[in-house]
Amino acid sequence: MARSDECYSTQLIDGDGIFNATGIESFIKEVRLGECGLSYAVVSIMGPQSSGKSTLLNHLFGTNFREMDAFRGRSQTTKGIWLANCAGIEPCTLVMDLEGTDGRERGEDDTAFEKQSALFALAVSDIVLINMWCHDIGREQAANKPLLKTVFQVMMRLFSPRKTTLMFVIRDKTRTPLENLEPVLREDVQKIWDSVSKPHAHKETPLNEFFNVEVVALSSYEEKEEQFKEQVANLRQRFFHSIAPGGLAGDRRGVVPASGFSFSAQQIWKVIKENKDLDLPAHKVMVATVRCEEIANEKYSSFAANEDWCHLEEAVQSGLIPGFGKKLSSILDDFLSKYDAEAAYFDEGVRSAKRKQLEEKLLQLIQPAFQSMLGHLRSETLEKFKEVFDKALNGGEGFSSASRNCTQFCMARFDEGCADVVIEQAKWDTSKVRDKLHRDIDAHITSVRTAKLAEITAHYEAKLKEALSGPVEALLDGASSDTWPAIRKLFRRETEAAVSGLSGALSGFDMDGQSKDKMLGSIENYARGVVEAKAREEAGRVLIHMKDRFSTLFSHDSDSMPRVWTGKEDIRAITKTARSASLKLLSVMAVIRLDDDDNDSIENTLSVALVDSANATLKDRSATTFDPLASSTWEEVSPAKTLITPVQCKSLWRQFKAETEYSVSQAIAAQEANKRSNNWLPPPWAIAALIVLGFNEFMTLLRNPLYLGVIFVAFLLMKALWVQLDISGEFRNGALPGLISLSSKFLPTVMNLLKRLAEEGQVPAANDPQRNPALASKSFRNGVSSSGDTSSSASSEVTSSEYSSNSKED
Ligand SMILES: Nc1nc2c(ncn2[C@@H]2O[C@H](COP(=O)(O)OP(=O)(O)OP(=O)(O)O)[C@@H](O)[C@H]2O)c(=O)[nH]1
Repeated sequence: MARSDECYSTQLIDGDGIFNATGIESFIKEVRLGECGLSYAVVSIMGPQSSGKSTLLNHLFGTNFREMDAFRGRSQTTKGIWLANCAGIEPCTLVMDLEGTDGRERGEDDTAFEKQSALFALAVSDIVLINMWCHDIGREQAANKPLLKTVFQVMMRLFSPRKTTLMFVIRDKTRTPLENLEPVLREDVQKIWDSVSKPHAHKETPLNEFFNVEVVALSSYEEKEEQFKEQVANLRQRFFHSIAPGGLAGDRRGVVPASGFSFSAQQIWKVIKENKDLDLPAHKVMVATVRCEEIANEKYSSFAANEDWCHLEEAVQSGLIPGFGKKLSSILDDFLSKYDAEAAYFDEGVRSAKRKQLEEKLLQLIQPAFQSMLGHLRSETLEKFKEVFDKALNGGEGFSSASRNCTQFCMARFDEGCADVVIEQAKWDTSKVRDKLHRDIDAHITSVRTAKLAEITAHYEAKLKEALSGPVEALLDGASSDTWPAIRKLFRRETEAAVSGLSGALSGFDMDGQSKDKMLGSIENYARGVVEAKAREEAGRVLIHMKDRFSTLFSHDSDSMPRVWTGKEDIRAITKTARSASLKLLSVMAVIRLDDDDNDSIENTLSVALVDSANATLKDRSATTFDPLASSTWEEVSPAKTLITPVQCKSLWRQFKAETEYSVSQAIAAQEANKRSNNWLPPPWAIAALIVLGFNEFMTLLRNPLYLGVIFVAFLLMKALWVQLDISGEFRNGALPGLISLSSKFLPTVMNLLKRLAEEGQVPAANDPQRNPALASKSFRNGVSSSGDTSSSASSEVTSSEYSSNSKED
């Protein structure tokens, strides 16, 4: 590429028709043509070889095209097509110097370089200078005739030709004024136009529809150089603002933006070389498509590598970025604006389509970052919701109001965050993420609500259990006619308190009536369950309770003092009282009587069946064959409320009686022994007879000092024995009565033991408390003669557990 001062030139197409793409690229960069948009003009010159074309251009536009050396003769100088920029003319004007047209070297067919370059010049240029000798005007054999013919012919190969300015530059003008020359020239041109065969559509089309014809005449450069230069300077003025309305340039219909010039020229030359017709509008669209795409791709790549964007893309991984949407929108805007600026002069349809594509691609690139931001925003808002919701609940706000307020607050916060994240150009829908957040919040509310309700329910259940369990146990333990009314009262009071408490606690939950009633109903059922479970538990130990009660009443007097069997007590009556109290306990524990209408005659039935029938004579008993306890259900009580079935009552009673019988017999034995010990002195007549009959022996003893000594020693021994027994507290009525009492108490016991041991020896039932008094005495917890023992308890528990399982089966 040649350069002189501000002027650059390059060979656009060489003599062999090869397009110099590299050369033109660097030429365009040098002259900064890309920045010109549509503000540039292309001027080309055609004409016979060595007709001073290069000389004219160099003078007219300040270019540096090679000129023929005047001393070398008239031979071809310019090969192919050369391109240069014009220094000092506004707008930027590109000048093309074409190879001469009448050279002997070229042929005449369509592929002839002459025709191809003429067509190229017409397609690319706004102004075409036709250089011609003055003496050729009006001449039949003028050198410019074939050239003009060529121009008009190739013109037809443009589908919709642009209106180009054809400026005829008459060289070496003679003295004939231009006013005279011009009509002749125009006539010549018209004749040539008429003679050219045209397509049907343009048969009648006048010449001026395709061309602005201008004519200028210049003096000879060689002979009148000064005049030539002056005229050229004048002519130069006409090229200023050539593209303005009314300027020298044509209609510029096919003009492409300056940044597309290189590509456009290359494509046009390619089409011409392939000997195809040129559709300039389509070409314009094609150039726009390619160039806009190039610009868009370039913008996309530079956006992807943009430092600000890369920084945002990286930062978005770690969390929310304040002002994300604005920052990204501004970067996007910047790149799209750059695209707009560069593609501004290309076909609008193509430009917009490519802009849209670029925008879509850019948005596609940034969408993951946007989605990440939304994800961060969603999870951050959810966390915030959990925090404020927790705070509100802990602060005592009602559940429903807290959930409503916190949801509103957090959704508003999310919307605000969305506005900060949203990218202006994208208009992406955030409603799905919003809905997801709403769903997450709702799910959290539901789970917290479930947990809270469970917590409240558990709290009231625990309270109920504590309030009912112990008192019910105590009430059942002291079973009496008032037990179940008292339990009912307790149950009602505690249930009502729990229901009212729970109802108050639920008021903050905005529950529908049905759910609330269900929960209140379930707490009521729970309370009932606690009472029933406790009753079942106590009923499982009814035998122990019965024995406890029997023992308490049997072994203690009305002042709760341990009873001493002196012999005055009515053991039968005491036993009867203690048994009927135990029977009462059994009847109380037999069924659950939690409802007001739970009235039954179980106590009566039990009394009749178990006590009265036992007291009845054998005859009475045989008279009635019906046993009211021979049933597994109580007639007037539903099985669900049954704790001990009639048949179980019977069996329990039998066991109870058997296990308490020994205590009674022990009491009777103790009473008998006591009675005997209180009557140790012989009758008074025996004492009188003893004194009268034994008076002499008594006196003999008193008079004999040896006997007296023996008696004294015996007295001392007796006295010592007395003191010893007095210390042990066993007897306080003197040594003799003590000894007698001792013997009267121990002897029967020792005799009994010996007798029973003898029986045991015959029947091997060492572990049977019924047969083994020693064990039996142990088996009776809190019994009169011995204290409770684990084996007896175990026995009772076994019985109880057997019974319990029976109860459950019921
Ligand atoms: N008679 C005459 N000769 C001129 C004029 N201008 C230039 N010349 C001479 O014509 C010769 C050819 O000049 P160029 O400017 O090289 O002509 P060209 O048309 O560019 O030649 P090619 O590029 O080979 O077609 C030179 O010797 C010039 O001195 C002119 O106005 N009148």
